Amino acid sequence: MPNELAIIGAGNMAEAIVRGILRGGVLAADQLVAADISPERRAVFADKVGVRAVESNVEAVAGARRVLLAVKPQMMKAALEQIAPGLPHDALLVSIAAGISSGFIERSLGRGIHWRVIRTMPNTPMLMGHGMVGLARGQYATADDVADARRLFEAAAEVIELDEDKLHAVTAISGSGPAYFFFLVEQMIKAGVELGLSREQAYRLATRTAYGAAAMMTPDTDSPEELRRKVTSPNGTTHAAITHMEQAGLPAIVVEALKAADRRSRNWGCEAVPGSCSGRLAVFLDSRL
Ligand SMILES: NC(=O)C1=CN([C@@H]2O[C@H](COP(=O)(O)OP(=O)(O)OC[C@H]3O[C@@H](n4cnc5c(N)ncnc54)[C@H](OP(=O)(O)O)[C@@H]3O)[C@@H](O)[C@H]2O)C=CC1
Ligand SMILES: O=C(O)[C@@H]1CCC=N1
Repeated sequence: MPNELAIIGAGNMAEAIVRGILRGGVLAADQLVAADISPERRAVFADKVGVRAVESNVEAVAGARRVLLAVKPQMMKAALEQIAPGLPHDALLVSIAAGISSGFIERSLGRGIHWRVIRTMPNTPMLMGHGMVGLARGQYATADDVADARRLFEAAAEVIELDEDKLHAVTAISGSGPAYFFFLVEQMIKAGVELGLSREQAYRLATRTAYGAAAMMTPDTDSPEELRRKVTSPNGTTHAAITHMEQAGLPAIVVEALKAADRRSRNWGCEAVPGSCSGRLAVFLDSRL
């Protein structure tokens, strides 16, 4: 079978994407190969996902039509150096790494080739078929490449295309976003226990409420503001809780937290890959390494 997709870094996010690809019938398992330095992750792909898993990145990209770059940002430079010599000149590169620019990937692969790169920011709800993906094209990627990359994600996610600079904001909102909701549910469980419920009761009440509330937020239903209004009786219990959150500064805290994630995405690439960006930020970060 042709090597339709080589995965470099068979971690959690790659697994979510590949499961979507297989579930949606976008590609068959024998058209994929995954490379990872971790024997445990190779075993997960081989035994649980059903995809051939190899240790060598070079072996994985041989003859590949597309390559999914799914290692952590700080491993990206090494991974690109490993695959560059044997990568087919017409392979489409699809990256999911936070903060790593398409330009850096193009330059690292080098060889005088105009590498076609699609940079994306997915999220873990792809595992459940409810992901959200931001996608941006590098300077040499074509509209066909965008459509091709979209297909890889659309079986398990909604995909929006944006300019590459907007991917930092996408990372702050939807890439990291699931963790914010999990964090809130963790605090609700703690509160339930403090209010006298058993942990099991609090867990069930908080997690099922989160699930139900999420299911109510579809494009066809009321806005989040309106949904909230319908729960909030004048001077009632919800009003008491939301008023406390507002007076304690939660709205500004959430906005500032997401701005911190955006900033981190912007400097993550520079820090993970010294020399990969220019300007004052790069000098500052390089001086700390
Ligand atoms: N997790 C998330 O919610 C999201 C993650 N992302 C991005 O996805 C990427 C992967 O994240 P995630 O799946 O969470 O990370 P994981 O650590 O789960 O997966 C990365 C995998 O790559 C392996 N690896 C490290 N170096 C190499 C190498 N040179 N060649 C091949 N494999 C290698 C790692 O092995 P070992 O552990 O032994 O180092 C690990 O198994 C990151 O760039 C992240 O920014 C994007 C959106 C959401
Ligand atoms: O925390 C991170 O850096 C990655 C990117 C988005 C979600 N996880």
